[in-house]
Amino acid sequence: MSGIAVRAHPAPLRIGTRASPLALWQARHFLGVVGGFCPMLRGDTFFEECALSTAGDRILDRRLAEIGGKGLFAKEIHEALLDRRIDFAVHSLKDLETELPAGIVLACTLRREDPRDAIVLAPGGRAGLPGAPFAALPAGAVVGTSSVRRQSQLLHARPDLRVETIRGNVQTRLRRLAEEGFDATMLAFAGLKRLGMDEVASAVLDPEEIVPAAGQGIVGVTVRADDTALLDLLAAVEDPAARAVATAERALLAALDGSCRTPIGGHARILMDGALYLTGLIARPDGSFLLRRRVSGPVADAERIGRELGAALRRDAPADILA
Ligand SMILES: NCc1[nH]cc(CCC(=O)O)c1CC(=O)O
Repeated sequence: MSGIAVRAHPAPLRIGTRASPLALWQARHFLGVVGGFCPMLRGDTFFEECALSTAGDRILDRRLAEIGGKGLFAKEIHEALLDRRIDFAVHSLKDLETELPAGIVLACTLRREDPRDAIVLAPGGRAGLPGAPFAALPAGAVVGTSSVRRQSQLLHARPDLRVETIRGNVQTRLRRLAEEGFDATMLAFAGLKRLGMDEVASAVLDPEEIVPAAGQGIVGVTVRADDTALLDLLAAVEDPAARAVATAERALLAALDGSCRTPIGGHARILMDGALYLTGLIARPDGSFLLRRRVSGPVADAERIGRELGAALRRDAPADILA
């Protein structure tokens, strides 16, 4: 049914992504999911890839927080959608702002890949500190990350560590790790897995202790809000569990309304009894304050659970954090 609807769309359908290897992998993975759902949409006949360079990819010498934050990975892609240069876009959900531009909607979320953060040690590095939080990391280690969320959790647990900025896509960061004197870096395990590099991870961290970014490990697809043919198709390939956890995590993030300088984490999972269990984190970038709180409730209330946990964290965080 949806396959027929989508055939009425002018062909080929143009799929937009960032120009990174991970983004291209995710776009092809998405096409595989669509093809599995609707065999007539398999192959290249109906789709054309359009890799777009975003400000977040081009500006690599500064922290995201300094150059304007998360929207930077998606702005050019939203513009291409609204200008009809592409028909839909495949994103890492964690790089997609919670409030999308008018006329663009999150049409589907795919099944979540592993949402955890991982520690990658530089080749030939020193041994870790047994028993310590982040036990893989040696005493005084220099950790390369440009994420204030990762930085705050590292420094809170291990004040002996030093955090330095490192940017670029996953491959670039792994190369720079070896070349530039870092002892370790922290990356999304999902990205490593998708690129077939999960064996470089020395440790994978419990997401209820070291809280990942909202949406980490989930691929999200955006379309123009009035494109009913594509909305129908994408609703059919949606993973409802990924939608529920993404809704809770993104509602938490939106309620905190932090700048990208505010360390915020959110991680939801669905328990065996069907309840949604949400962990939220807010911290000061230097790790001198860190608040983590957990709540659960019915999956159908994902949005409200996220909003309320966000409001509670906001109430209990010191004023300077969300100033
Ligand atoms: N911020 C960059 C980014 N966006 C998505 C991923 C990994 C894949 C994912 O979380 O879906 C990464 C790399 C990282 O954080 O290490």
